[in-house]
Amino acid sequence: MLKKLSDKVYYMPQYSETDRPTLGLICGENFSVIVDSGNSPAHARDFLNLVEQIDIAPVKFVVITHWHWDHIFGMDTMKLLSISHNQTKDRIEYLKTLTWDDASLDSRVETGEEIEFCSSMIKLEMPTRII
Ligand SMILES: O=c1ccn([C@@H]2O[C@H](COP(=O)(O)O)[C@@H](O)[C@H]2O)c(=O)[nH]1
Repeated sequence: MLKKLSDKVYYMPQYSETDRPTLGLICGENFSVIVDSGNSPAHARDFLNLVEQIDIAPVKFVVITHWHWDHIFGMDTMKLLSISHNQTKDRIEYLKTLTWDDASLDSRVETGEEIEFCSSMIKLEMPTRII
């Protein structure tokens, strides 16, 4: 169930066990906008399923607040035009060059590029993953 903040603003609360952040929905007269795409395809689908249950103008965009994995790994699944700051876009482009299998995550934790918390949450949220 989506939580309703006002007639125009809804959200799905965060779920800390697998580091799923809050996702938002802002509903306009002509179109609606999602805020952040979720930390996995499953997270994005769960949110989209809830959005489909309410009577709102069609969702046209997803606004990405920042580049952290937990806000962007649902982007492909949402299949929406995305809006972000240029620096966020650049960072996402870099993340797309990385591999996300367990060994690659472990290696980036070892070098300090990734933090252990993110690595373990990615493994928990997406035991098998194609990102
Ligand atoms: O280096 C980092 C540090 C944190 N994260 C992720 O960000 C969240 C906390 O910040 P949010 O503003 O809620 O994204 C944390 O749970 C990590 O998943 C990161 O990706 N990289």
